[in-house]
Amino acid sequence: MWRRAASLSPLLSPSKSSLLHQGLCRLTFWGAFTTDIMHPAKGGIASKEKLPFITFVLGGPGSGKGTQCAKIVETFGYIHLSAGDLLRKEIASNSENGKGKIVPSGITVKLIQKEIESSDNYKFLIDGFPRCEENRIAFEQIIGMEPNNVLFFDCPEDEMVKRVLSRNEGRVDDNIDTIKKRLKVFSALNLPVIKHYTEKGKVYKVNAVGSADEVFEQVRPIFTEVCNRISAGFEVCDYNNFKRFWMD
Ligand SMILES: Nc1ncnc2c1ncn2[C@@H]1O[C@H](COP(=O)(O)OP(=O)(O)O)[C@@H](O)[C@H]1O
Ligand SMILES: O=c1ccn([C@@H]2O[C@H](COP(=O)(O)OP(=O)(O)O)[C@@H](O)[C@H]2O)c(=O)[nH]1
Ligand SMILES: [Mg+2]
Repeated sequence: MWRRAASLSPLLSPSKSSLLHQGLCRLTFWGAFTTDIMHPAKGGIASKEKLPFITFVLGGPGSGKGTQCAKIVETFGYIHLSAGDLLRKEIASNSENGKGKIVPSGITVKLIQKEIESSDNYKFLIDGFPRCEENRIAFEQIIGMEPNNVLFFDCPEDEMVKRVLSRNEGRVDDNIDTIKKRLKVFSALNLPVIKHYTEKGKVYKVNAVGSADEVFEQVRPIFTEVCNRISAGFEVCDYNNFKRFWMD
């Protein structure tokens, strides 16, 4: 069963230099009461009809993030951004960013930002990111906001190992040695990020054991509730957040 730690209140990060700030400064007092942002400066995230509604999808390697994201896309019309896929594409394109070195957070965030800015949707699943505190902080500084919520697939290690070893996607990192390293990274670096958002009441924790359809039956009511809150106008624009953000 899934549970959410506390009520959700998407807080915009107070950092004034953020992209959103440049855009939102144009927000009129009246605009703060509506769910649609006035069309501010050209380009950038804030020039879209609405603020991006962002869900981080986290969990260990093989916990089922990609599989469940595909089902959420199909059922609820989100855009699925897999940070791992974006990085693999970079490496394949042999760009400066991907030549075998460990990509710094800022570059991963910019890959994600580019996808958000070029999409005509405003609901995004960011799959497999952030993977550490440094990732999380870079996202907040560059994008200028926190995620609206976080979906965490909780899966026992032996089940994750079994699934990754039978995942025949031709990935060079799907072997027993690398999976063990990735599991160590997950518990050392990813779990503190999940703890951070749990303390902010933003995490929906889902038991990832069971068939993909059984797991999705836990995911479905979460997104039904979230979609209801978005259409009620609460999630995309919370006046108090904007007032604090706008008046500071
Ligand atoms: N609930 C499940 N039960 C069994 N196998 C699953 C389940 N969910 C996903 N898989 C399979 O396990 C592998 C890893 O799933 P994936 O969605 O890629 O996980 P992640 O993106 O978290 O690494 C894939 O081969 C996928 O088909
Ligand atoms: O923001 C990210 C996302 C992924 N990765 C790297 O890309 C690999 C594959 O990530 P992906 O999410 O595709 O793996 P999965 O959890 O789906 O097996 C990870 O092990 C990381 O080493 C990274 O460095 N930063
Ligand atoms: Mg994946």
